[in-house]
Amino acid sequence: MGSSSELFKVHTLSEAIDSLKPYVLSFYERVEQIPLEESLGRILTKDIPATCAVPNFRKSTMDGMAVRAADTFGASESMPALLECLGEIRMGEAPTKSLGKGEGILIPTGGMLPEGADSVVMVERLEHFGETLYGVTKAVAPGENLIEIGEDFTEGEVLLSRYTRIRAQEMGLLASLGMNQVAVLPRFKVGILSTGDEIIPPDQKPLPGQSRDINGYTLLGLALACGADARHYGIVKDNLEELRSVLAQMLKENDIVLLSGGSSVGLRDLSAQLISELGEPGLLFHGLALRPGKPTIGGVVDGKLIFGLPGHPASAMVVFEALVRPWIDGSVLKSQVDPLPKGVLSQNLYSGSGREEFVRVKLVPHTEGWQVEPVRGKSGLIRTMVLADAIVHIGLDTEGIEAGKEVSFRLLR
Ligand SMILES: Nc1nc2c(c(=O)[nH]1)N[C@H]1C(S)=C(S)[C@@H](COP(=O)(O)OP(=O)(O)OC[C@H]3O[C@@H](n4cnc5c(N)ncnc54)[C@H](O)[C@@H]3O)O[C@H]1N2
Ligand code: MOO
Repeated sequence: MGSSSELFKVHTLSEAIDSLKPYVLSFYERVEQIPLEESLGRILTKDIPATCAVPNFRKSTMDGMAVRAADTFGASESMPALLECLGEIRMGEAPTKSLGKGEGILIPTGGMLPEGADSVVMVERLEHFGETLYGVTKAVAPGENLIEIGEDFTEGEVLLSRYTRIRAQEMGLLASLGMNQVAVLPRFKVGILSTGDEIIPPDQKPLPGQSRDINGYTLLGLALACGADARHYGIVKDNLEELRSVLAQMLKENDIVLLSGGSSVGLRDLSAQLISELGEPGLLFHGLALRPGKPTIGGVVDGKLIFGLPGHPASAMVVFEALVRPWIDGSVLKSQVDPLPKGVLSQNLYSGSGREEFVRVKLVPHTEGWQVEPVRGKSGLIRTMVLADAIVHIGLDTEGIEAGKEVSFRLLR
């Protein structure tokens, strides 16, 4: 359990993530078998080896004639190579004849090449001289217009690694391996709670001093968008007893609990206190060397992750991207980060705050790629997030980035 001196020590983002990891690795040992049709966005729990070669026959990529390339060498419009046609290959069937010297067989795109053939002449380069006599008006090279056995992949190759997030193309690959059931991580259950005496539901009209709940909805949207089974539990006033009972319930029902508001030093310090009271090991950090996101808290309560995100709406979203998303999409377990797109910064970015920063940016199409324009505005303004397309990370040791420099960005999806 964190001692009081530890609680207010500011941690870096990666220290914060590392402090939580040992307690929740069992999250990633769970397995659910699901139909391939339902696997979009889910995370594989195993490496996927190729159990067969694809394709498992030599396949034509053109409508035309399967030939021996050597028979076409030197062919031209004025001097076609003459071939004897043995007939036609039917789609989906293995050829019954093999090809000898000076012979060809008509073949559809996707058809299986016969023994003896090493290439396909497309139909546009064929002339039918009558009966079984055909002319080839342009030579083909061996291997032209066909896909070799195992050209997509060969048996035994590892095609997808554990913790890969399944996109449409992975669904197609799994289908090509005949996998109609897939082993994936269960969807993370995420519970979201907004706190604060001043926060009211969106269907109420705010009195002076009150604000409608924004974070409950942004966090719900972010969690759903990264594949979680997320639920918004509503609003709790700054009342210790009420907060305790709602949090206890949420921890029972979820893998990850997100609170917003009530995380900075001061009278609203109840959630930090509660996290340690609710179970072991309790609060693991209070305060991150992050901008926005300084007052973020995090801990583990009996195997469940719990985060207190800053109340300011843009901050809550940015901290979700930096600290919460990696658990849900499994990227905390990957040693390599996925490559990020890049663009050119339109104006100087100053940092040097002694904290890592995430800057909201707009992406403007440019002659070569993207121009990255910082969105100005306080982190209490939700509209800054609506105007932003992406966030740019400025590392702890970077003082700033000059206009004209290339920067990586993470898209806000
Ligand atoms: N003296 C200091 N004051 C503050 C500091 C600091 O270091 N020293 N940090 C500031 C930063 S940075 C942030 S971020 C906020 C974080 O505050 P809390 O997380 O404790 O949140 P609240 O104080 O409850 O609220 C802050 C702000 O956000 C609004 N809010 C809260 N929840 C919602 C919601 N669900 N939907 C919409 N808006 C919400 C709330 O009304 C406040 O306006 O503290 C700074 N202060
Ligand atoms: O974390 Mo505050 O989040 O910098 O606005």
